[in-house]
Amino acid sequence: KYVTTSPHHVVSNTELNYASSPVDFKNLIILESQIVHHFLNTIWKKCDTASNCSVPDHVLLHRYMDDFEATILKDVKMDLDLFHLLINRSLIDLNGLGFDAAKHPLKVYKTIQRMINILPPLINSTEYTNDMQEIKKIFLKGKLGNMETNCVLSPQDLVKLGNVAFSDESYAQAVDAFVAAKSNMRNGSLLERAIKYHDIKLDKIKSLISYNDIHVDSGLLLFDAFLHNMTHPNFINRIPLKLETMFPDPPADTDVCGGIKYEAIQNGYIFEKLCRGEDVKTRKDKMHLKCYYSSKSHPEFILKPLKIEVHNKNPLLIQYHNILSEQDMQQYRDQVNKDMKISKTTPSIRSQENKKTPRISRQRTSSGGWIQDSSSKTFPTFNKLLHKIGRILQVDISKETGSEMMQIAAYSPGAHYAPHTDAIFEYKAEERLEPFDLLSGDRIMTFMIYLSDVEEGGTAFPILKTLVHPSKGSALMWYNVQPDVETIDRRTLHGGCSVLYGVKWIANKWIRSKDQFQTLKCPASKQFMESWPLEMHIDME
Ligand SMILES: O=C(O)CCC(=O)C(=O)O
Ligand SMILES: [Fe+2]
Repeated sequence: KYVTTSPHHVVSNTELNYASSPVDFKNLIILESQIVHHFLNTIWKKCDTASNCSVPDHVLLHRYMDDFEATILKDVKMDLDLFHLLINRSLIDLNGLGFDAAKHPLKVYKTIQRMINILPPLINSTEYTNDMQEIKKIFLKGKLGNMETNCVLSPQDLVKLGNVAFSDESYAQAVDAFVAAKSNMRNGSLLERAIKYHDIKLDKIKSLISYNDIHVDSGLLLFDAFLHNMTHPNFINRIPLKLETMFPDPPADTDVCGGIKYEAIQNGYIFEKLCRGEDVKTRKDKMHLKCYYSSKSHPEFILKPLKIEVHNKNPLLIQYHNILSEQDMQQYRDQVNKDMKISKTTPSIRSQENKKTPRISRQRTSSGGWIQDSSSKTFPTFNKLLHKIGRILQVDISKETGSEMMQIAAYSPGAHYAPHTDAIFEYKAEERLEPFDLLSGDRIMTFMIYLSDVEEGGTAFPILKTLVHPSKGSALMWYNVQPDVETIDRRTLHGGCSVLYGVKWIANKWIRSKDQFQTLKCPASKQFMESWPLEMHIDME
C-alpha cells in the first residue's frame, strides 16, 4: 500500500482496453502464455505416460492438441500476418512477449480472437491514432484474415475514431474515418433514419454546415462537402460541432450488419465489459441486491436454510450458495468425463440448414455430456439432488417430461458461450421440435450449478448488467419465459465469459413448462400469473 510507484506503472484493472492499448495487449499475451505454460506443465506432470494419465487431463490434453492442429494449418497464417502488422505499427516489442509469436500461432490466434470480442468502446486519447487506423483497417470489413468477426465497425464507431483523429489534428485520418462512416451507412439509409428519428440534431448540422433544407440526397451531398472542406484550417476553426451528435445511436431494431440488430451489438459490448469485470450497474440497480437465509420454499430448509443471493429482482436472478458437497460435484464431473463430446448448438430458425442436427459452433466452445434422471437409481446422491432442485424451485420434476436430463459442460481456458436465451420454442423451427419438446413445453427456467472454481469465466447477463461469479457448489436460477409461459423473456439474455485459468464445470437442469401447471394453482388468474415468479422465491418485505 505504501510503495511509491510512478503513475505510469499503475495498472488500473478496471480500464484494461486490449483493443486499443498496446501495453494492455502485451500484458494479456504474456499472461496467456504463462497460463498455457502452466496448463501444459500440470498435464504433463500427471501424465508421464499416457496410461498413467487420469481421464480428465488426458481428454483435455487431446482437445488442446486437436485444437492446435486444426487451427494452425489453415486459418492462422493470414491472421498472423495481420497480427504482425498490428504489432509493427504499435508500441509492442515482440521480444518482450515471452514467446515467439511465429512459433505459437495458436496463442496468437486466440489472443486476436479475444481482441475481436472487445471491439470499441474506443479510447479518447490522441496517442493511439495509428493503432486505431490499424484496428479500423482490420475491422472495417468485418473480416480478420479468413475469419469472420462478429460485426463491421458501425458508423458510430467510425465517427468516434474520426473524432479522436480530429482532436489529434490528424485531419487526413479523420476524413478517412468519416468517409468510411458514410460508406458504412449503406447509401444513406442510416442517415435517412437519423433524419427521421433525430431531426433536432440534424437541424444543428443544417445550421452548421449549410443553410439549405435537408433531404437525404442533399444531406449526403452536404456531408461530402463537409468532409471535403474540413481539412481546410479556416473551416475547422469554425466548426464547434460535436461530431457524434451527427450520428446518434440508431433505434435498436436497425439492421447494422446483415441480420445483426444494433441492440445485439450493444448487448455484445456490455457482455464483454461485464466479462472484463467492469461495473456497469447504476446505484439504483444495486439497491435490490441482497443476501439472506431463506427457509421458505420447503420445510427441509428450516433445518438447513438456503443461502440466497439476489442478483436481480425483476426478472428474478438468484444464486443459491453451498448447495452441493465437493464429493458430489466430483462424482458428476467423473460421470460425464468418460465420454465427453464437444458441445453443439441447434441451428436457429433463421439458419439455412435444414437439419435437426445440432452443430459445433463458434458461439459455444465447451465440451459436455448428459446425466439421465434414471441414473439416480444407481447413483443415490444424484437422486437426492433432483429432489432438492424440485424443492428449491417448487417445481415438479418427478416425471420425465418435467425437465431435461442434466447437462454437464466443461470449459477449458479460452472457452466461452456467447450471449443467448435458453428458451427453445421461438428459436427452433417448428419441424425441428422433438416430440419431447411438444410433450414437455418450453424451458421455463434454468437451474445452473457451478461444479468448479475458475479464474474469470463467470456468467454475464448484459441486459441485467450483471456478472455472476461462478462459485463452486452454488447454483443460479432464472426464468427464460414470461409468466404466460409462452413469451420468451429476453431480459435474461446471458452467456459464459471466457475462462482464463482452470476448467469451468457447470450442470444445467432445464425445467420444462407443461408439468408445472399441476403445481400452479389458479393459473387462470392474470394477477396470480404476474406475481408468480417473484412470490415463489423472494421474501417480499
Ligand atoms: O457457462 C455459463 O456460464 C452459461 C452456460 C449457459 O448459458 C448454457 O449452458 O446455456
Ligand atoms: Fe444458457
